[in-house]
Amino acid sequence: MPPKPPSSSRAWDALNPPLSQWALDAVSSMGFTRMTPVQASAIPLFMAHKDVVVEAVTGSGKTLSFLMPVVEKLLRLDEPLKKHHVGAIIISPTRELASQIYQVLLSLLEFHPASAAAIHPPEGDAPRPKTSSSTLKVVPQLLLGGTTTPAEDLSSFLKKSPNVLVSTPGRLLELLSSPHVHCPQSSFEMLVLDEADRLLDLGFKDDLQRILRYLPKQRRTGLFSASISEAVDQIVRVGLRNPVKVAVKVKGGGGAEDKRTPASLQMTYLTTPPAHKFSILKQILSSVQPTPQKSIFFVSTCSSVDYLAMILPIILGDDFLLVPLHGKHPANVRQKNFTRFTTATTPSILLTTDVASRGLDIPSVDLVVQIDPPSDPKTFIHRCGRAGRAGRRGLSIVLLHPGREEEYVPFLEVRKTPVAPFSLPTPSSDVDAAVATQAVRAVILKDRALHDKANKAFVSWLRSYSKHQASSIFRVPDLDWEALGKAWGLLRLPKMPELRNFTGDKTLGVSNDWDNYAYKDKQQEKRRKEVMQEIAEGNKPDHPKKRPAGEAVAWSQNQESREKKLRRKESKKAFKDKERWEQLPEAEKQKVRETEQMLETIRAKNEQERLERMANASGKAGADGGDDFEGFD
Ligand SMILES: Nc1ncnc2c1ncn2[C@@H]1O[C@H](COP(=O)(O)OP(=O)(O)OP(=O)(O)O)[C@@H](O)[C@H]1O
Repeated sequence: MPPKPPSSSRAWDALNPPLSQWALDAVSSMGFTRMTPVQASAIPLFMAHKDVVVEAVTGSGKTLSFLMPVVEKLLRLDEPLKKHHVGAIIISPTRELASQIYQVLLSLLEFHPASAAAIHPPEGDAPRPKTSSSTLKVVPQLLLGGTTTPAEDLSSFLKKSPNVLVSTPGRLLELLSSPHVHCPQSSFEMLVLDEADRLLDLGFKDDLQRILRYLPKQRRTGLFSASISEAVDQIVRVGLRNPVKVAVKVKGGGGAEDKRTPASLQMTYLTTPPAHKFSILKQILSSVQPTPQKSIFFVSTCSSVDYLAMILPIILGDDFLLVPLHGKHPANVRQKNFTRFTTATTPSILLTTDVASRGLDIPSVDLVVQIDPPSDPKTFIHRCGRAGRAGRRGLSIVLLHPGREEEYVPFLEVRKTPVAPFSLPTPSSDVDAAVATQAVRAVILKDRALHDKANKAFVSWLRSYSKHQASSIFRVPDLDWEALGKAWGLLRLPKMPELRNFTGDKTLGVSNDWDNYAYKDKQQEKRRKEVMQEIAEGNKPDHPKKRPAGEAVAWSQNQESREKKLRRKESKKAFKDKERWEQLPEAEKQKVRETEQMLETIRAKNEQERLERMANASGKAGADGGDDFEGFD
């Protein structure tokens, strides 16, 4: 490990090799008077042709630690990269994080005139700034699943010839498999894995291995994360050569051990009776002073987000804007909701899963509440680290049930992430919890669909609970079912194998007229009544999905109108595409035809490989099938 630089050597102009003048201007304009410790250690090493493995606490400036060397390196080549040759690739596990890295890169390149000119070509007749083809510049491209098609990515690559790619793994793989995209030994400089331990997890293993096959072995590789030491065994898989490890820890102070979380972040836990699981959130929000402007609430599953987005406003009132975000939202909803949260000017809460646990830099987040502790312990510091970034004050609270779950506190201590008790001015009360339950139930009783949603969320939450890696602390048999059912506002406990031996009150004290408990949606209600009728007549009702087309009225009608809408949309798009197509010169048309053909081959190949992978994996899938725990893309 290199010695920690003294703070005097953290001046940007003290770096060796030195930064270019435009880069010094950039950091000074951004208001960064000196480097953070991780930047002072990692930038010179990565620039000096070393492979690096960098671990530093959340919010400590790792992004510039790799962007600066990437950019400086490409701008110091002897000659510009050839057309369609890539010089550097940055991979991140989520779309939101890839977009953020891309935005930081763009803002850096604004200070480099040739790159800025290439990124923003003048519109119409405006004069082009004088840069020749021999001018070195950095042109980045962002690749994300969901927002563009692989064909659009390739076409934009061919048109703009970017030399840096910022991407999530899946989309990158699609682009790299095109024969038009080159990463040759002679010009490929750097590969960066941000949140590297996550990218080295099993879920990304195959994609990553396939990506590496497209890259030259002789390259510089940088791994960055706040929890990279969790992945030491896997690092070898990325083919690093004598990597230098940079580890920046936070001094515990007063003789205490070093910590793995920022000094400006207050790390706490709150022991919460299961029945108070959600009602306590109101008390937390009103006890934190000043009122948190931006908070992030983490839960374990997508269904929980969907359900809680509905019931938390009932409990919290309307002082806070609640914005849901999870990986199963369509790409446009995900983007819209994320922007709604980041741009909100009133107190707001992002209700989310682990899709938002890593890397996101929203400086004004002052409070993080982990309503459900994470299944994977290494996620803990990343979730907390959405607050208290870059020296700002932040507060993190994890909710724990009394009893065995409190063993999570010494468990965290051992992992150098100590948490102190969070104290409320007045203890949480059973009365408040009961009032919250009644208010939620009153809403659920108005529409049976909400009851279905509640059940789905509860079951998915339980499944995720049963998969905690710290399984001796989070144990399903220890759960207090009745209290939890009430906290979730359930009208009865769902049928679950875990409840087979449960002898308590499954009705949760609710007497409901289940036969007349109706769906608000008329078609759905009609279908329910048909099923009831069939049961009354002694017939076993068919599952709607298994019925012959045409019989399942509600579903098929929905389907038909969806298809109609899709056809209308497609024909509109086809009309516009045709217009554009006719205006293209023949040579361009030929290029597009070739590209389409090639994409088709790649798609078929990828699909084949995907099917093979699925066939190989199906034997191992086991209990994970059909779950809605948050994944990354
Ligand atoms: N030298 C600097 N001085 C002051 N602020 C900085 C400096 N470098 C970066 N920052 C700011 O610090 C914040 C956190 O930076 P960044 O997102 O790179 O952290 P990170 O270490 O990658 O965090 P995470 O582990 O959560 O991904 C950003 O808002 C960034 O603008």
